[in-house]
Amino acid sequence: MKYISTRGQAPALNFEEVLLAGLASDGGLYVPENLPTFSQEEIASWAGLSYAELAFKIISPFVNDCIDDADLKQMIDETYEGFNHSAVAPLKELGTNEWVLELFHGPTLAFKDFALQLLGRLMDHVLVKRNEHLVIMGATSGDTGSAAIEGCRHSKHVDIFILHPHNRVSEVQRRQMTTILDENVHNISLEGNFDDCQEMVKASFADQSFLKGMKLGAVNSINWARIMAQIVYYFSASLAVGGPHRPVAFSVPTGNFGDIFAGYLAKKMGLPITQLVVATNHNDILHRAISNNDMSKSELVHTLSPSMDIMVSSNFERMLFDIYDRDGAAIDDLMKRFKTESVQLDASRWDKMRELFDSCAVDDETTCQTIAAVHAETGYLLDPHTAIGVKAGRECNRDAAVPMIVLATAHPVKFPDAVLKANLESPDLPAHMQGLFEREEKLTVLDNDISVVQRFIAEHVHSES
Ligand SMILES: Cc1ncc(COP(=O)(O)O)c(C=O)c1O
Ligand SMILES: N[C@@H](CCOP(=O)(O)O)C(=O)O
Repeated sequence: MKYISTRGQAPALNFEEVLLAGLASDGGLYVPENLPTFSQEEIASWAGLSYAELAFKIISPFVNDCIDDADLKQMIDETYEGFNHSAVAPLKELGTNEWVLELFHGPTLAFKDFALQLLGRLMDHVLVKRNEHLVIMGATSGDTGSAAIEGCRHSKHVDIFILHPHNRVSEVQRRQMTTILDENVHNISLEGNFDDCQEMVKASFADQSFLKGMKLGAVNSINWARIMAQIVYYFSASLAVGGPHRPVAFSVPTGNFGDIFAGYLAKKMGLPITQLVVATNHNDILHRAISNNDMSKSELVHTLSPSMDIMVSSNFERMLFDIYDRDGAAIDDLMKRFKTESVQLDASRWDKMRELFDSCAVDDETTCQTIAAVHAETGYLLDPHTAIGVKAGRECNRDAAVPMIVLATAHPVKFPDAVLKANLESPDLPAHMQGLFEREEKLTVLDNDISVVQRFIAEHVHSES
C-alpha cells in the first residue's frame, strides 16, 4: 500500500515510513493511494468477531506489506485487551433507533485510546526494527495528550513533548498528562490556544533543524495510523445493530475532523452509511463550511467542550483532497490561502461536500440542557462532547427508520464543569485514576513562541538509541 500527500509534492511512502513521518514534507497529509473495499457479504461474515479480530481484518490491508500478520495480530490483541469493557466499544440505546457508541473504555477515558494504544505499539515495533529514536511532538486540546503519553511512555525509543493550551483543558485532562513523571514525557503548557499549539507542531515538521539530525514524529491525527485505527469502530457499531444489511447513520462530535473522516472512509470501504453528521460546538467553522460554504476563521472561544475548541481542523484537508478529485496543486493553493484569508469552495465542490455531510453547531447552554434532558429521560450521563453529538443527531433531518449512532467520545468524569452546570453530580474517578488530584505534576509553562518551544525540546530530549 502506497500513501500520497494531499499537496501532491512529497514522495509516496509505504506504511512504515508514513507512520514515522507524521506530516508530509510538502506540508500535506498522507492518505492511501487506493482504499481497500469490502463486499457486503464479506462485511456480513464478520458478525460475531471480537473487536480485535475485526480490527485485524480492517487494518491489515493498510499495513501488510510492512508488518507481519502475526506481529500485527499480537499488537492489536494487546491494545484492546487493555480496555475495561469486554465489548471494547459497546453500544447503549438512548431512545428509539438512537444509540451511543461508548468509546471511553480505554485507559484515558476518551476515543483517542483506540488509535493511540495501537500507534504506540506500532511505532515501538518499527523503531526497534530500525534501531531508531523518534522525538514526538503533539498538540492537544485535552484528550490526545494523555492518550499519546499513555501509549508511548514505556517506549525507550521515543521522547514525547505534548503542547496543551494553558488553562484551557479540564483539570482532569491536565492531570492525566502532567502526573506522568517518566523521564521521556514532557508537558508544555503554552500561553496560547489549541490552534497555536497545532500550528507550532506543523511548523516544526516543516523545519526540523532544531533537532540537529534527530527525527520528528506525530501522534496527532495528521498521522495516518490514527485515522486507520479509528475506522474500525464504525464497522463494529454497524455490525452490532444489524449492518451491513441495515444501513446506519452516525453523529460525530468534531474538532480536528479526524473521527468523522474515519467514518467517511468506512463508507467508501463499503459500509452502508446513510448520513454522517458533523457536530461542532460554538467554534463552528466546519458547520459554516458545510452549511454555508464559509471557511472563515473566527476567534477561538473556550467552551464547556474544550477538546473541540479548534478552528483549523487538520483533517478537513484530507476531505478537500477527495472533493477536489485528488488535485494536490489545488489543495496546496487552497490551504495556503486559508492561512491568511477566508476561502470558499467552488460551487460544484461544495455541493459534493453537502451531499456527504450534514452539520450542526451546539452552544454551551444547549449542551448542558441536552445533558440534563437525556439524564432525566434515560438516567444516562453524557459528557459535553457526546451531548453535542446527541443534539446534532436529533436536529439534522434524520430518517427515523435508520439507527442514529452517536459517537460517545469521552467519559463525563473528565468534564465535571459541564456536568455540574447541567445540575447533575459528577461521577467518581475510576479505580485506576483514584488519587489523581493528589499526585505530583510535572509541566513547563512556555510563551507562545516557536523558538522558545523548540529550544526547550532540543534541551530536553534525553536519549538516542
Ligand atoms: C472528547 C472529544 N470529542 C471529540 C473530539 C473531536 O474529534 P476530532 O478531532 O477527531 O474531530 C475530540 C478531539 O479530537 C475529543 O477529545
Ligand atoms: N481534540 C483533540 C485535538 C487534537 O486532535 P487529534 O485527533 O488531531 O490528535 C485533543 O483532545 O487533543
